[in-house]
Amino acid sequence: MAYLIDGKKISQEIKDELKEKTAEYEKKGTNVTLAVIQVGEDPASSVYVRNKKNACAYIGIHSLAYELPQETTQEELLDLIHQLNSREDVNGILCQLPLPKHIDEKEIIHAIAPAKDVDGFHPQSAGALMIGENGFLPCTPAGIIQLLKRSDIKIEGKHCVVIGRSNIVGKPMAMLMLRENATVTVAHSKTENLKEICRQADILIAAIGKPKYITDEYVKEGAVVIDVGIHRMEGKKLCGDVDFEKVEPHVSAITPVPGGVGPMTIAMLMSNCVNSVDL
Ligand SMILES: NC(=O)C1=CN([C@@H]2O[C@H](COP(=O)(O)OP(=O)(O)OC[C@H]3O[C@@H](n4cnc5c(N)ncnc54)[C@H](OP(=O)(O)O)[C@@H]3O)[C@@H](O)[C@H]2O)C=CC1
Ligand SMILES: Nc1nc(=O)c2c([nH]1)NC[C@@H]1CN(c3ccc(C(=O)N[C@@H](CCC(=O)O)C(=O)O)cc3)C=[N+]21
Repeated sequence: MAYLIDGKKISQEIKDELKEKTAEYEKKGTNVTLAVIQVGEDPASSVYVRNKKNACAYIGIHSLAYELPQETTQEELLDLIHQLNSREDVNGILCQLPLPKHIDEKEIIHAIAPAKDVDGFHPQSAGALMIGENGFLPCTPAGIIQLLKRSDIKIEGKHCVVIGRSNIVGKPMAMLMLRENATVTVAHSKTENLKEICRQADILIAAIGKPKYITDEYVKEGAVVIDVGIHRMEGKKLCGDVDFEKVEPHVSAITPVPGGVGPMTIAMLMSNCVNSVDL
C-alpha cells in the first residue's frame, strides 16, 4: 500500500499557521487583503474562486471579489487592475484564468504589480525564481514542495521527472525542484520514449492535462507520484492525470485527486498573501 500524501490535512496545517500569523498582524493594526477577479462564469473557475474566498475567511484575510461579466473589455479589466495596484489597502491581486478569448491574458498578467502578484505569474516573479532571488512563487509548484517536505520525502539528489512545461505549473515546478537539489528532467508532448523516461523517476510529477494518462507502465516500483491534473468527469467525479487505481499498488507514496495538490494551491496562495505584508 502506498502512503497517501494528504493535501487536505497538510493544507489545513498551513492555513492554521497563517491564521495565527494574520492574527498577530491584526494586533499590530495590519490587515491582509486579497482582491480576486473573475471574468465570466466558467463553473470550474467559480468553484476555485469560492474555495479561495472560504480560505481567506478562515485565515482572517479580507477578500474583495470582483465578478465581471463575460463581455468585459481588455480596457475595463486593465483599469480595474491599475486601480487595485495603486490601492494601499490591497496586498494581493489574483485574476482567475482562463480569461475569455477576447482578452489578452499575457497583457493582464503583465499589468499586475509584481509586489501584489500573489499568483507568481508576472515575468518579474518568474525571473526571480529563475535566478534565486526573492519573489512570489507560483502556488501549485510551491504547494507540491510543501507536500513533499511535510511528508518527509527526500528531494535532494533524487531524479525528478516533471511532465508538462506550462508557465504556471511545469516550468516553475522544474525550477523549484532544481532549487531543492533534485536532478530534473522536463518532459512534454514532443518527448520521445516518455514511458522510459518516466520509469527513471524517483519523483514523478504529472501536469499534463489528460485524464488518467499515467498508468503503471510509466512508474518505477517505489517511486513517489504527484498528480497535478484535475478533471471533472461525467457524474461530477474528479480525477487527475494519473490512473490512481493502476499506479497506487506500485509506488511508495502518491497524491489523491481530490485532496492532493488542489488544496495546497489555495494554501500557498494564502501564504503569498500573508507574506506579502513583509515584502
Ligand atoms: N491542482 C491544481 O491546483 C492545479 C491543477 N492544474 C491542472 O494541471 C494540469 C496541467 O495544467 P497546465 O500546466 O496549466 O496545462 P497546460 O495545458 O498549459 O500544459 C500541459 C503540458 O503537458 C504537456 N503534454 C500534453 N500532452 C502530453 C502528452 N501526451 N505527453 C507528454 N506531455 C504532454 C504539454 O506539452 P507541450 O508544451 O508540448 O504542449 C504541456 O507542456 C491540468 O489538468 C490542470 O487542470 C493546473 C493548475 C493548478
Ligand atoms: N489566476 C489563477 N490562479 C490559480 O491558482 C488558478 C487559476 N488561475 N486557474 C485555474 C487553476 C486551477 N486551480 C485550482 C485551485 C484549487 C483547486 C482545489 O481546491 N481542488 C480541490 C477540489 C475542488 C473541487 O471540488 O473542484 C481538490 O483537488 O481537492 C484545484 C485547482 C487554481 N488555478
